[in-house]
Amino acid sequence: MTTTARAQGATVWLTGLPSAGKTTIARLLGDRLTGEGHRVEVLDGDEIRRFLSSGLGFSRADRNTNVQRIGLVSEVLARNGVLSLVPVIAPYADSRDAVRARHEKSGTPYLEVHVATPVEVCSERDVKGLYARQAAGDLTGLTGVDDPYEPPADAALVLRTQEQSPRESADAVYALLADRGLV
Ligand SMILES: Nc1ncnc2c1ncn2[C@@H]1O[C@H](COP(=O)(O)OS(=O)(=O)O)[C@@H](OP(=O)(O)O)[C@H]1O
Ligand SMILES: Nc1ncnc2c1ncn2[C@@H]1O[C@H](COP(=O)(O)OP(=O)(O)O)[C@@H](O)[C@H]1O
Repeated sequence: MTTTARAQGATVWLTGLPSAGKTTIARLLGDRLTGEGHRVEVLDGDEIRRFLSSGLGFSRADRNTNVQRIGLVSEVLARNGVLSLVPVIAPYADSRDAVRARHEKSGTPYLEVHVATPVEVCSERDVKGLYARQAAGDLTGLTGVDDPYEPPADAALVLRTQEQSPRESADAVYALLADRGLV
C-alpha cells in the first residue's frame, strides 16, 4: 500500500457533449483509483440534478448555476484530499473558468479533461436517446446540436474517444494524474 497516505486531492472535470463518454470514463477511473486505496468521489451530473440542482433547467443561467454548485462541492472535496471526478457537460468557458479560479484561490489542483467526441459520434451512441428526441422535435436546446458548447482552449488533456476503448481513455486520465504527481 503506497498511495493511501497521500492527502493531495484534485478535481478532474470531464467536459464534453452528451454521450461523449464522460460518465463511463469517470466510473472506470474511479474504480481503478478506489482499488488503489485513494479517496474518490464521482459527482455525477444526473444525480446532482435530481438533488442539489433539482429544479434547474438547461438555460445558460441554470447551467451556470449547476456548474458553480458542483464546482463548490468538488473544490471542498478536493481541498480535503479527495480525488473528485466530475463528468458534467459544463458547456460555457466562463463557467468553467470560475470553477478553475475557485480552485486556484485555495491552491487546489483542478484538471480539465476535454472528452472531445465529435457530435456525429455522440449522436450515433445516443445513450439516453436525447439526439433522437431532438431530431424528432421533442427536445430543444440540446448541447452541441441546437445549444452552444464552447470547447476548452486550455484543457490538460483532450480525449478522442472515437479512436479509443473506454479503458484506454480512463488510463490516459490516470496517466495525467500520475504526471502531475496526484497518484
Ligand atoms: N438540453 C439538454 N442539453 C444537454 N444535456 C441534457 C439536456 N436535457 C437533458 N440532458 C441530460 O442532462 C444531463 C446532465 O447535464 P449536466 O448537468 O452535465 O449539464 S450542464 O453542465 O448543466 O450543462 C446530461 O447528461 P450526459 O448525457 O451524461 O452529458 C444529459 O443527458
Ligand atoms: N473511449 C471511450 N470512452 C468512453 N466511452 C466510450 C468510449 N468508446 C465508446 N464509448 C461508449 O460511449 C458511451 C458514452 O456514454 P456516457 O459515458 O454515458 O456519456 P456521457 O456521460 O458523456 O453522456 C458509452 O456507451 C461507452 O461505452
